[in-house]
Amino acid sequence: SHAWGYGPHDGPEKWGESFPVANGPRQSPIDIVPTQTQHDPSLKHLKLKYDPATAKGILNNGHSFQVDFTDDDNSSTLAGGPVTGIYRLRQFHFHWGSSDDKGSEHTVAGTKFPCELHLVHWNTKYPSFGEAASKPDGLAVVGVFLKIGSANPRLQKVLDALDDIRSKGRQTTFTNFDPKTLLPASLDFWTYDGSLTTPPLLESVTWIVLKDPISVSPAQMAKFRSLLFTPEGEAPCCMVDNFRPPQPLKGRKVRASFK
Ligand SMILES: Oc1ccc(S)c(O)c1
Ligand SMILES: [Zn+2]
Repeated sequence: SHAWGYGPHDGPEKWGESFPVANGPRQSPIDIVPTQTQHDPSLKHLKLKYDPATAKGILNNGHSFQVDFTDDDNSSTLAGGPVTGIYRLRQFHFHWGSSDDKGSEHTVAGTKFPCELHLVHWNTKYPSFGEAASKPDGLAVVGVFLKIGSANPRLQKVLDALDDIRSKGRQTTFTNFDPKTLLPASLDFWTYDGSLTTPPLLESVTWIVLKDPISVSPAQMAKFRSLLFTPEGEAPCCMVDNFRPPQPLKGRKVRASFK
C-alpha cells in the first residue's frame, strides 16, 4: 500500500520512493518570489460561482480535513483567470503547522504563513474528477494564505465541525456553506503550472494563489491542531505540519494578474 504521511519515516523526503513524480518538472508547492513574477495583462479576472447548496460533508482523511461538494452539475464553478473552460468545485481542505511560524505550502519570498486553504476544481472537458486528475490541464486549485490576526468569523462554521471529525476516517454532514465567504476582498493572484502537494503528486494542477491572505486567530489555529492523524483506538497523534516544503521551480514562469 502507498501509506504516506508527514513524519520522519513516511514524510515528504520519502514520498519519491513510492511516487517518483515527486522529482518531476512541475511539482508543488513553490516559493513565489514577487520580484521574479511577470504581470500578464492577458490574464482574465477570476470568475467564481459557488452555490452553498452543493456543500455535502466534512471528512478527516488522515492527512487533512476536507469539505466535499456535489459536483454532478455546474452549480459551483471556476472560470476565467488562467484557465480555459469551466472547472467544477470538488472539495476544499487546509494545510497547517504545529506553531504559527509555519504551515503554508506556498511561501512568498521565503515567508511562511501558519495555514493555507486549497479549493480544488476539475476541468469539465473530462468526465470526472478522477479522469481530470491525471491530465495536465485537469485541475485548478485556488490557494489562500491564512495570516495570524483577529478571529475570522467566516471560519467558525468549519472549525465548529471539527469536534465531530477528530480522528482519521470520521465524517459528518456539512451543508449550506458558501466557500466564497473564505476568500479575501481582492482576487489578485499568481499562477503557475504545478501538481497536487500530496501523493500521488499528479502534475495536473493550474495553481491560482491569491496574493492577499485572510485572517485567523491563534485560538482558531489551535482548533486545527486539535485534529488527529490517527484513527480512534490508536495512540493519538496531533494533525499538525501537514505541509510539503517548496519544490524546485525547474524553469517555470510565475505570472501575476496584477501590477
Ligand atoms: O485533490 C487534491 C488537489 C490538491 C491538493 S493539494 C490535494 O491535497 C488534493
Ligand atoms: Zn492541498
